Amino acid sequence: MKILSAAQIRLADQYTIAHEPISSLALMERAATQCTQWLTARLRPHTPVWVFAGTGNNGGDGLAIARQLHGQGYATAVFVLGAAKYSADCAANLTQYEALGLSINYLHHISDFPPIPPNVLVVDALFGSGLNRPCDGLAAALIEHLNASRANIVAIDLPSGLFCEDNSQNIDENIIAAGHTLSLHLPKLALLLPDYQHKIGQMHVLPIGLNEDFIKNQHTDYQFITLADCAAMYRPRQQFGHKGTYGHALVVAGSRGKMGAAVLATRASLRAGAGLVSVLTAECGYTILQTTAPEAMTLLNEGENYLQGKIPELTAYQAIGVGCGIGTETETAMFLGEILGNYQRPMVIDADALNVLATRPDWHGLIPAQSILTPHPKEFSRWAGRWDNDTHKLQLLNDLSKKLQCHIVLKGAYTAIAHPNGQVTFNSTGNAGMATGGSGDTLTGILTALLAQGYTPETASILGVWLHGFAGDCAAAHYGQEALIASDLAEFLGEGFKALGKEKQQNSLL
Ligand SMILES: NC(=O)C1=CN([C@@H]2O[C@H](COP(=O)(O)OP(=O)(O)OC[C@H]3O[C@@H](n4cnc5c(N)ncnc54)[C@H](OP(=O)(O)O)[C@@H]3O)[C@@H](O)[C@H]2O)[C@@H](O)CC1
Ligand SMILES: [K+]
Repeated sequence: MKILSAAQIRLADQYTIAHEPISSLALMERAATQCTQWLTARLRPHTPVWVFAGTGNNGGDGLAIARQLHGQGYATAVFVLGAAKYSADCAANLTQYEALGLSINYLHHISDFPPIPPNVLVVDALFGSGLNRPCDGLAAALIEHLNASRANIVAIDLPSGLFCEDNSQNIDENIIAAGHTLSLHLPKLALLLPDYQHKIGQMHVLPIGLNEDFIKNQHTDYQFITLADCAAMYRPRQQFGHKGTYGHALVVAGSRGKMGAAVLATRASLRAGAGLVSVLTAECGYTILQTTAPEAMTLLNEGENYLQGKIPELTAYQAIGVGCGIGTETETAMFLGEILGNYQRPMVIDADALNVLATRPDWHGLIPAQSILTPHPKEFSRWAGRWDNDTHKLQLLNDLSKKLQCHIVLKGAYTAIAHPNGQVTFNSTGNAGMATGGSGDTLTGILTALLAQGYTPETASILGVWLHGFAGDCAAAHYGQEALIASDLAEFLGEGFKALGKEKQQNSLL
């Protein structure tokens, strides 16, 4: 799914109106209907709904929602920013609301703001994608007033005051803090970045029937990856496939006290479909690996507690995943350098391998092009330095990806994957339960297995991150987010592959 800019969304709106064809007022009604349906599926029957509407089409959406909710028996109240001029569709909705004999409260001064009881649901329809400057004056005061209430806030399209893309110059207090944001048709870039998560709450993308052909032809550097996107990339097992068909993955992981990382990565590689998995670990991990991952072959290393010394022959492996729990001892760093110097295919580089490499820029040239690096923000900062805000961070991510010619998976909510061609993919799966030790080791195992199976590094990075999050969502549904532990992720990977298979089959029915 594409992530378009505010300007492109406006064009998609216009194109849909002209080519469907549909009147702009009917398109607004369609958008409002989607929001109303989302709300009524969750609202308690007696919850009053107070809609705060602005002067443009976001306000028009809010007014149409209020009218529709009133029609379904909900107690609604409408408050509109007083202005000399309203957009045509907003004005039409003001008229329609009043035509039902309902009154509209116009807000001209702070003294007009109503006290907000905690039991009401506030619908924020002040500003959407048409915001053209940071909020100030009466609008900013109203936003602060709403934020200070204890009411639940549902934002239509965007939390009012938040720009679609760049918020680096925005003022935090003057942005609505919503519990839920209903993004119309497509997600917006700002909704996927951590800086403003306290303003967005949970994001939900509601389809409103914008013209898909037009969207398909728009250029954007940002994608939001969905089940349908991943199903198109997924290659089901072949009937006549054998273990050689699906590649041999090598997991280089573990040291004394961190052998769990090797176990998690290895088990994830096995569950993610590699034909064969070998694990190269320190001597002290031999029995552990043979016991916990009997399907994998364990290679011996001369290091008792951590990897060191001579590296094995690497040509047999279609992919290598290196770094989970290896530590940063000098001998291990040298061992890592040997691996990098002797392996030319794209590999997966994680955790301690990233930490070692962050301190050795002279080795960056050894990283095979198209490799996948999987830092969490702290690891990324060791490579890229500090960032001022998320816009700056995205820039640094792109710069590093281009410089190394590697795919960089910046882990977090809506994990961002920067590709060397300048594209950034945001993931749609996963949950806060996955913020637990070992979750990253599992991802490394998955990515290594996908590379071994012959997926391109770009596809492997996207599919692997999606599968990891999907498994996390299944595990959270089963155990609850707090109780989720990293070993659960591998156990639920099969659900992800099944979902991909089902989606793919549905799309290819004869
Ligand atoms: N995409 C789609 O397909 C569809 C989109 N739809 C909806 O349309 C929304 C976009 O509508 P929009 O373009 O009318 O802009 P919107 O966000 O209502 O605000 C613009 C108004 O606010 C004003 N203004 C701006 N900044 C300000 C500030 N800081 N402080 C004060 N005022 C400020 C600006 O006036 P100005 O003062 O600049 O003259 C203007 O009047 C979109 O988010 C979605 O909800 C659906 O209806 C149907 C399908
Ligand atoms: K809004």
